[in-house]
Formats: sequence, C-alpha cells, structure tokens
Amino acid sequence: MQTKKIYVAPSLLSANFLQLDREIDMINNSEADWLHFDVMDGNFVPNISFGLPILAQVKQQIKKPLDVHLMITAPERYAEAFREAGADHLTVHYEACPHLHRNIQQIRQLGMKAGVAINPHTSVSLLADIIRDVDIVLVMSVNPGFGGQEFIEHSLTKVRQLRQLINDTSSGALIEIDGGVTLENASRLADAGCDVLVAGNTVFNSDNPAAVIRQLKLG
Ligand SMILES: O=C(CO)[C@H](O)[C@H](O)COP(=O)(O)O
Ligand SMILES: [Fe+2]
Repeated sequence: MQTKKIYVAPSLLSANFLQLDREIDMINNSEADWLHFDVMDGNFVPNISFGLPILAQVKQQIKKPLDVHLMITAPERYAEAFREAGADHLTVHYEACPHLHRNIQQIRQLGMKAGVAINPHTSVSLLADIIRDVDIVLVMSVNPGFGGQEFIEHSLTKVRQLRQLINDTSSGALIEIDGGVTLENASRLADAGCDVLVAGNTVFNSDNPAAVIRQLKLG
C-alpha cells in the first residue's frame, strides 16, 4: 500500500474528438494532474495521431500541464514549435535520439520539463548516463502507436529497476508509466515505484471518467 502522491495523466488519444470541448472540461474539473498528448508521425510508430495545431487549441482551454509524448523521428526539429504551441513537458524517445543529451538540454533551455521514453525492449540500464539530466522517464508498457493495448507485465520489473537507478544516483526524475494502465494494475504500479500513471482507454471509455481518475490516484 503506497502513500506517496500519484499523478494521473489521462491520454487524449482515447477521447471523443467530436466532443473535445466536453472532454477537456471533464479533465479540468477532475483530479487529473496532467493531460497526456500523444504525437505520432507514421514513421517512428505505425500510426499518425495529431500535432501542433490541435495542441495549440487544446492549450487555450486546458487548465492542467500539457504532457507531450513525441513518438516521432528526429524530435529536435520540433521542440521549439511544441513549446510555442503550449507544451509544458516534452518527452522524446531514447530510440529516436542518437544525440539524446543534446536533445534534453534543448528541451530544458526552451523552458520545458524534459522526458525520455523507453520502448518495451529498451533496457533501463541504458539510462545510467542520462538519468541525472531528465525530469521524467516514461516507461512504455505497450508497444507505442496505439491506445487500448494490453499491459506488458515485464514493465513492472523495469519500473523497479528504474526506481533503484533513481535512488542510487539521487536523480529527481519522475517515473511515468504509459500503456495498458487499468484500475486493476494501478496499485501494483504505484507499489513498484511509479509516480505518474497515463491512462487513455481506462479513463475515456468508462461511464464515469472523473471517478476513474480519482480511483487511479489512490493507486
Ligand atoms: O503512448 C501511447 C500509445 O503509444 C498512449 O499514451 C497509451 O497507449 C495510452 O493508452 P492506453 O491507456 O489506452 O493504453
Ligand atoms: Fe503516450
């Protein structure tokens, strides 16, 4: 049973886009901490979602920090544009960044919190030399590209390894888990060391999204 604060970040990917106005109001009036915004380019991942113009409009109405997850190749090309469109946190993929340290510096210099995401096959040990420089580590617990997939159980081991790495290095990074988060696995994720739960399908495809967000926060 965990007692620390758990952040909940509903993922807009599973929202009803014909009723975005209502969905954003629901988030504003809920206990959600951040709004998670998944950008996919059809190249790094086999799907295309939404991008800068939508983010800029969402920014006008949302009252919570915008947590942008870039699933795109060469994300450094767009860091400044995402800042201008309203991103508060910008997370790039380890697998998409041969110059990750430079990319993280760029994001921080632009005034955003900087995150690194790792795919299910990417080892936590590869983060040893960047862990002190990031604000967020996003552990993908499904293969990126789609909402509503099944949680990969091995992700729990990765979260425990990451918690150990963060403790050993006195890093201040938050652990964010993304993919297949449900009311059933939330407490195990919190106990393993997660700080932030991203949830798309579980929140937006429920009868009472605000109540689900509240329950997820209890871990
Ligand atoms: O990054 C993502 C997909 O690549 C999404 O944030 C993630 O899949 C959330 O959706 P769900 O909670 O429905 O699994
Ligand atoms: Fe995501």
